[in-house]
Amino acid sequence: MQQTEAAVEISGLVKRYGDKTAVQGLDLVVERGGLTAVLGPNGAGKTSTIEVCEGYRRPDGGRVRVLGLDPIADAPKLRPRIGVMLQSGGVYQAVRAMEMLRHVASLYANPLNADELAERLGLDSCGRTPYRRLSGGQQQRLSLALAVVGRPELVFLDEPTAGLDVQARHATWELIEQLRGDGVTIVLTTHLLDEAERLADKVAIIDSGRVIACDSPQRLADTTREQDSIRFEAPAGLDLTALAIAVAPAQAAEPFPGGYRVTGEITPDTLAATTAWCASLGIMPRNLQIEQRSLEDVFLDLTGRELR
Ligand SMILES: Nc1ncnc2c1ncn2[C@@H]1O[C@H](COP(=O)(O)OP(=O)(O)OP(=O)(O)O)[C@@H](O)[C@H]1O
Repeated sequence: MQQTEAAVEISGLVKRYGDKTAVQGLDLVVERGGLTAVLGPNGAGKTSTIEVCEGYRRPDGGRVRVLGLDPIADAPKLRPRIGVMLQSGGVYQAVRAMEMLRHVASLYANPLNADELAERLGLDSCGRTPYRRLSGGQQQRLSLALAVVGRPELVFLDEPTAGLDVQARHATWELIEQLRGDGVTIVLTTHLLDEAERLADKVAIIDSGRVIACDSPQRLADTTREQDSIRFEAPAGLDLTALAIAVAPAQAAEPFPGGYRVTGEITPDTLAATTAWCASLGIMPRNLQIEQRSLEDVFLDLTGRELR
């Protein structure tokens, strides 16, 4: 059967809790394959949106289709095809880690090898430990393993690396990259921009219950390319007008004595003009740096807020 529909199609989604409207007319399409990172400040509506897609919450308005199906009405058909990693819970407290993983694997037709998966995620040493006695990071890695062991077509991961140590975070990233390489569609919420920059093919930025930007990390950063800058240090009080003429159409400034900044669309010619101007004065610029806009700058521009 050819599958042409998008992995996730959300249009005009509304989700309310009492008087509070957490999601207000949210539109998002996630194509099949690749990883979409959903970013947004606290309380933006990310988890509410994802939980509607997972069938855990009923929408108050709008339309949501996951693999072409209604997450609530078609749950029996959808559940075997998607993997869900919740921020917490969803696991029986007294069951040993490996028993749980092998049990869940046995429910699927073509599961991953549970022992290999546990080893990859560093869970092999705590396989006999009941869930409630696992550390927070181990519980999180087990939740990830449970979400992916059935070889789902689509996985929802809610902050999969929050609170993990560096080693566990890298193991998690490698597993996610492998899943993506295997053609699994991944939707991931995160507060970590480096995670989004490293993993995402597409980033959806959500603020106040709406998607305010959605594109590849590179294209999002490029939309504000005119804000890139070259910074360098040189003797204070050089002729800024001459520097501005040399680097035009970029602008030149000396925000503090001896600290120079060329701002605008920074091209190879702008850089060459800057260093040629220094050379014409017989000056060696110190600490010369090209600063490109990161996803973090874009996020700050769009939402006016830091991620946390
Ligand atoms: N069960 C609930 N009852 C009442 N209000 C809720 C409930 N769940 C979420 N909210 C509120 O809805 C808004 C959106 O919450 P949501 O958890 O979807 O945001 P989020 O973007 O995932 O936030 P975070 O980054 O903090 O996880 C918040 O103001 C939150 O307080």
